[in-house]
Amino acid sequence: MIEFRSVTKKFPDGTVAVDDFSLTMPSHETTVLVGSSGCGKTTILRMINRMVEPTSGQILIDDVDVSGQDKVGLRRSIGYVLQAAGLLPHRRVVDNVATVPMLNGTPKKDAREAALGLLDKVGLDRSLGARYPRQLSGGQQQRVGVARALASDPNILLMDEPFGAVDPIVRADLQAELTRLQKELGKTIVFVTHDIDEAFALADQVVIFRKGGRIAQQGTPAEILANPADEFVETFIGADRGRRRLRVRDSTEDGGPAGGPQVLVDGDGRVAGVLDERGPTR
Ligand SMILES: Nc1ncnc2c1ncn2[C@@H]1O[C@H](COP(=O)(O)OP(=O)(O)OP(=O)(O)O)[C@@H](O)[C@H]1O
Repeated sequence: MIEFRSVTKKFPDGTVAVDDFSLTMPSHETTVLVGSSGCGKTTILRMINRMVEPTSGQILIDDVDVSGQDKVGLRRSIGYVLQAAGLLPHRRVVDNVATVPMLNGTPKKDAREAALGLLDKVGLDRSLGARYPRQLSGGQQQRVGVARALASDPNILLMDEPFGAVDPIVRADLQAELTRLQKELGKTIVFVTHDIDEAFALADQVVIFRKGGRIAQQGTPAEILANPADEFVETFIGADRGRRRLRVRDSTEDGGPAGGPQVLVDGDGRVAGVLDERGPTR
């Protein structure tokens, strides 16, 4: 798991991007950080792999402080997916995916073979491996970005607005693909987005930030939807606009046995989560 303990980041120009931030991101789960521009989400993400160093506080991965770890080794051991996919334009797709394993000493032939397998995994035809990134659509490039991040088989995947630049239909496809992959792989994913619907679609844990980088609420999608902490969260999740009239759909409505899990659905019939019998916690 990843743990932030009272982390503050003040940039040299005096900007405090993150102020006394504490959070646990559990192993094998997807934590989605969501909030308006400038609230410090990217800075938080980049402190996990030491692309940004905190001014104070600690970040631990499985109880080990990252500040004592070799930066290069740490970065290569953590997958990172960016909005623009961040692919190397002059290298073929297959070589983009194979880059990190090769840097880690995997022979080229093996790394390429594994890269082709990863293209399968993210739903791309192997023949696209021979192309250059500019010869792919935006959605395909994002899939390559995900394949590349998975190439060194990291336990942790950091994803910074990875699907922000593609159209809504492709975006929904990519979200579904990530959900499928995550079921299979069980990585610890930290995902940054502006889009609350994307957050609810992907997250085990959602962390909503208010302006200034403070946590407004954290919890499962169902907990937040059922019990928004305050007016800010209500507005942010659209509850005030009637988009989120939630109701419990009993398992028997789906033809399931009586007494199965109760599913929470919104006004459009979209599944928002499963009702926890222990009740919402904050
Ligand atoms: N290198 C830097 N020097 C000074 N200020 C910075 C630097 N990087 C980020 N900031 C500032 O820190 C704050 C948080 O930035 P950050 O990129 O973490 O926000 P964000 O929530 O990810 O925003 P967005 O959603 O727009 O990407 C912003 O006010 C930003 O201007």
